[in-house]
Amino acid sequence: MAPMGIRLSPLGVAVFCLLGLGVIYHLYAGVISSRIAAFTSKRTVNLRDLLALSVEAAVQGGREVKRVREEDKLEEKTKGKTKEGASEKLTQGDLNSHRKMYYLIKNTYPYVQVNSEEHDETNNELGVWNRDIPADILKSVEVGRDVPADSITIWIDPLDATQEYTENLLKYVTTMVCVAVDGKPVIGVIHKPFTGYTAWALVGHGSNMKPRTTYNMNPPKVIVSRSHAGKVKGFIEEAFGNTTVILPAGGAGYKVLALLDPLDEDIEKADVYIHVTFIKKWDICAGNALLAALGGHMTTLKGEEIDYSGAAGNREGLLASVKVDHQDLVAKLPAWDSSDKH
Ligand SMILES: Nc1ncnc2c1ncn2[C@@H]1O[C@H](COP(=O)(O)O)[C@@H](OP(=O)(O)O)[C@H]1O
Ligand SMILES: [Mg+2]
Ligand SMILES: [Mg+2]
Ligand SMILES: [Mg+2]
Repeated sequence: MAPMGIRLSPLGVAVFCLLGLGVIYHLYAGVISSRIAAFTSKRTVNLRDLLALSVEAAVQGGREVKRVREEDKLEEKTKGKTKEGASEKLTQGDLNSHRKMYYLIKNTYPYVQVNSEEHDETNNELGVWNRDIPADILKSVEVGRDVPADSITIWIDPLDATQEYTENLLKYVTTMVCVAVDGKPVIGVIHKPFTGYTAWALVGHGSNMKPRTTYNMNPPKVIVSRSHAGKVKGFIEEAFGNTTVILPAGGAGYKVLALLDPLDEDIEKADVYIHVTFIKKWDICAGNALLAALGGHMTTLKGEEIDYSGAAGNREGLLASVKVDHQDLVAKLPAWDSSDKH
């Protein structure tokens, strides 16, 4: 009740309150934002948890990839063309898998950066991770390191080898998750939906994969892209000679598995993986993490490490190997200039 008969207008009171809040915000904005920043930067994520979640996401996405193929509901579209003019395909397998994988991770860790090859903001999935850690991970990784949430970038490829998926060449198809910390690949998961095979690694802790006992370098058997090859044949022959065996195969995930010793008999064996055209970080990060965990390397064709933060593109080519002198391989390659080739 206002004294002495003065009537307060509700609008006036509201305006007064808003002005008051504005003054308080102006005076304390710095304090408020630094408190929020302190709160978010204190968040950490455990890498063993993130490895188990990555495996679960790859498996759940893989189920969608398999189901769409079995029900023959690909609804194939094209997203555009690569710089070399190849059609970039998109199917319901890519999209359904993206929704499962992306939201499983995002619903569990909403404050972590997740970069997927595909996008679909309209159909959120409600799935949350059940926090189960598979026995083989518990056995290899006793305690996972906690890392600040804002140092993490997750790359997901909901369906690698979409081209081959549309051609029913299913052994090449994988789903992949990669976790980079400060731009370095530390967790890699490559899952094969049609055989149920899953390869995982946490750098510095372990992996369910191992390299083969021997690799031939005189000359090496080189695995390359079958649908985005560019001028890779001439490049390899210049490096290792005209008798080099070149093995064309689909999928960047598949080609990394071909360098290792997988129990899955559906995977061929190669000594080196080379790619000369443009490629994105969701295609290569998981393979890079697996190789790094096993003492191998995935670098640009100049032998430089790839930074898995920031923009998605890598236009410097790829050289992947394990158990051999990687810099020795780099030295054998012809001079590389991405600008004059692509
Ligand atoms: N020149 C290029 N431009 C864009 N993407 C490329 C590319 N070369 C390869 N890729 C992508 O890298 C993955 C492996 O390619 P490849 O089978 O030719 O080795 C595929 O991923 P997706 O199937 O996830 O799109 C493919 O689209
Ligand atoms: Mg694609
Ligand atoms: Mg891919
Ligand atoms: Mg893909």
